[in-house]
Amino acid sequence: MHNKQVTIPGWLRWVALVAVSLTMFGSYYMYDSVAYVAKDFIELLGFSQTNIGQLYTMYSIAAVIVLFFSGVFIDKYGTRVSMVLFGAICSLAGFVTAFSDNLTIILIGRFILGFGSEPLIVALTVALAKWFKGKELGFALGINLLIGRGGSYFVDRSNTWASSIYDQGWQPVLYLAAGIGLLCFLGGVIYYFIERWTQKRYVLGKAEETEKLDFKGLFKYSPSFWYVVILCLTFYSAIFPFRGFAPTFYQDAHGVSEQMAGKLNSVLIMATMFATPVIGLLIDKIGRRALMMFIGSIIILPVYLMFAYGNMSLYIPVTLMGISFSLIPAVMWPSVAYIVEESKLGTAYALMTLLQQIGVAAMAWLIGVTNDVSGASATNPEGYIPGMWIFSILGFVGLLFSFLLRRAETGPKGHGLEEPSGSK
Ligand SMILES: C[C@H](NC(=O)[C@@H](N)CCCCN)C(=O)O
Repeated sequence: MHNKQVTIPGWLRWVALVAVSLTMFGSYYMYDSVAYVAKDFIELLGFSQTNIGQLYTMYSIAAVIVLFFSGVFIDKYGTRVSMVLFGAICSLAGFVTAFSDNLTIILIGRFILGFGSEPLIVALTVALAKWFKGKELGFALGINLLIGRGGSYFVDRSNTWASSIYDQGWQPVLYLAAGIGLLCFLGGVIYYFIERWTQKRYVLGKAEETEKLDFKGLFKYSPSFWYVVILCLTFYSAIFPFRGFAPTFYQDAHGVSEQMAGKLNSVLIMATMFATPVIGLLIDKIGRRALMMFIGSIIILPVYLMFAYGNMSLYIPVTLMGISFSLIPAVMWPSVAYIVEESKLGTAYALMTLLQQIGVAAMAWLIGVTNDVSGASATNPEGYIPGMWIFSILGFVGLLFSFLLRRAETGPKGHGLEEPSGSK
């Protein structure tokens, strides 16, 4: 077909967004699903807390490895092939994780998930850039994250809406996750046909950059970029591993039921699902990005010590964490586009995600070991306190770097982080 139309109908772009977001939903659901069988793993299969941490560490190690070449792969084979391939790897991971009670097999399942999920997220970001660049890209990415976090919310509430499956033990719960994880493949296949159909009829934009790594330019980034990257590392290392241990921690240390533990985790996610896009819109209007990251870092600082020592309702620290988990990601990821020139943006995001995953891998393992060494359990809830201190120290380092960022950005060499959108 020779005469391709230039303007893609709006509805088609939103249909593509839904297909892409289905994969994100499935991937986030599977990532968080193991947190809800962790207690069974410990009590029925004899796994240690270190092993629970390793479930997340394996995901992150695979992510670090695959991020080195996924950008080049996506460039070469295109987004639609990449979405199907990485979506299929994610879906496979769910079944590998579920089918055996052998720790090594379960860890291999988590490795496969990381190997599929993180390049899938890169591929879908590139795909959305093709459809929405020059239109509503920020909003589309916000909706995509909202739907992805919907997957986290859905799994947090699964011991309520799928209580009959939970009654049958850990394996049906993981098969349920694997079933929902099929959305990764399904969404990828739907997206494949949408993109192919569209490319025959319309001029579909080409995303300029994929997230591939080019170490040559590494040392040319400004100090502000590194402050953001360190904040990203410390922040997510204090959030993702905590969420992994949280259901067991809430039950062991605070005596809440399994359902209540899921509800507490879900409140955190629900808050972020709606606050993140709203904060994104607000920040576009008022700027003050470095200030917002600094405020987000202050808010999260006391949270883990409240969990460790406080007698207040658990909703208080959970809500504070929810505010921080909305504020920092909503501001941090778009801020990179102000600091780094467009031609290096792909590398910058890949590098940031890679270091984030190294932090998450190390911290998930460290917290598990710490919990084991200090004998954390329902009969020894104090054993969780050292882990909470480690999270707090991370929070303090994050606060320090958000302060340095704010100082740099209010000085003469600022990159416009504190200005509204469009005034850069
Ligand atoms: C945007 C950010 N996502 C990530 O950091 C992903 N690299 C890892 C997602 C892991 C599964 N929840 C976020 O979710 O805030």
